[in-house]
Amino acid sequence: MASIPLPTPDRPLRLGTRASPLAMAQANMAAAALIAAYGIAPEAIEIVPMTATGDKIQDRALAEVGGKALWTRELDAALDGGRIDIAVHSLKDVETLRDPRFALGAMLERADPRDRLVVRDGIAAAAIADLPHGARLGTSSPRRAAQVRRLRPDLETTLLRGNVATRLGKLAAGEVDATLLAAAGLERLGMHAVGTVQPAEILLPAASQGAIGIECRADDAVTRGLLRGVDHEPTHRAVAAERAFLAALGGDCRSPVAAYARWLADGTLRLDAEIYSEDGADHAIGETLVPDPAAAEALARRLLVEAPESVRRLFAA
Ligand SMILES: NCc1[nH]cc(CCC(=O)O)c1CC(=O)O
Repeated sequence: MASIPLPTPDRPLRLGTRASPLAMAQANMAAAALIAAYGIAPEAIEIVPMTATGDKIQDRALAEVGGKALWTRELDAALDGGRIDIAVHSLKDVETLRDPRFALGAMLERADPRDRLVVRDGIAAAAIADLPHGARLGTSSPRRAAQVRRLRPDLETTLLRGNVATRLGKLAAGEVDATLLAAAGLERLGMHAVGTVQPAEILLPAASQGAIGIECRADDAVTRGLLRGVDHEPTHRAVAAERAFLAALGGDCRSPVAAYARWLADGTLRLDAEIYSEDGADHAIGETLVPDPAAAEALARRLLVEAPESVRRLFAA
C-alpha cells in the first residue's frame, strides 16, 4: 500500500456522482472512507456532480423507458473520457453486466438492506398487513409492487416516481396512502424517524440494496489499488452473490426480483431469492447456501425450472 501514489490537493482524485441529495450523501461517504483510509487531506478528493438520464425522466416508469444504463451512462462517459477517476453508485441501480472498461473497485460496508413502509397522515400502519383495505400503495419498483400484490391482493399499487424527497412530498399530498423506500436511503438523508422497517422475511430486499459501489477504469491500476483499501469484503461477497443470481436470470434493477444474501453466525453465506411474473401474480421462491458464486447461479437456474411459465417468460437467461 505504501507504494500507491496518493491523491493530493494539487492532483485530486475526481469523484463522479449523480447530483441527487442521496447520491451526494453517498459520494461524501465514499470520499470520507478514502480520506480516513489514507489520511489524505479532504481537498485531495474533488466531487464532480452530474445529472443522469434517469433523473430527467419523471413521468414514466423506468421499465417503460427501456434502454440500459439510465443511471450510469453519463458517469460512464466521464470515467471513460478521463474527466473523473472514480464513480460512486447505488449498486442497486447498476446493471450486473458492466462494460469491461470499468471495474468495481470497492464496496462500502452495506447499510440496512431492508425497506421501510411510510404512510401518509391519517393512516396508522406499521406493516403492510395493517394497511386499510384497498389502500393505494405507490412505488416505481416492480419488485415491491409484486411483493405487495402477493401479501395484500386487495391493495392498489400505483406508480410513484422521483427522488426520495419527491416521493415523500407526493405521499404527504395524499397522492398515495403508503409507499416503500429503502431504509439505507432514508438513513443517509438523515430521515431516521421516517417509516417502519419491514423484516426481510416478509419483504425480501432487492439485490444490492443498501450497497454503495465505487468504480474506476479497469486499466487504471493506481486507482484500483487505492480502492482496494476501502473495500468491505463481507459486503462485497454477499452483494456479489445477489448480483450473480440476478445476472444468471438475465434480470436488472427493473425486474421483479428480490435477492438478499446474509452472513450466518457460523460464517456461511445464505441467499434468499424471489422471482415474479410481470403482473406479480405468480412467483418462485428459494434459498441456498453460497460457498461460491456458482451456487447463486444454480439457484437462479433452479427457480427458473420451478417457476410458472408466466415468470420464466420474463427472464431470457
Ligand atoms: N431505485 C432508487 C434507489 N436506489 C438506491 C436507493 C436507496 C439506497 C440503497 O439501496 O443503497 C434508492 C431509493 C429507494 O429504493 O428507496
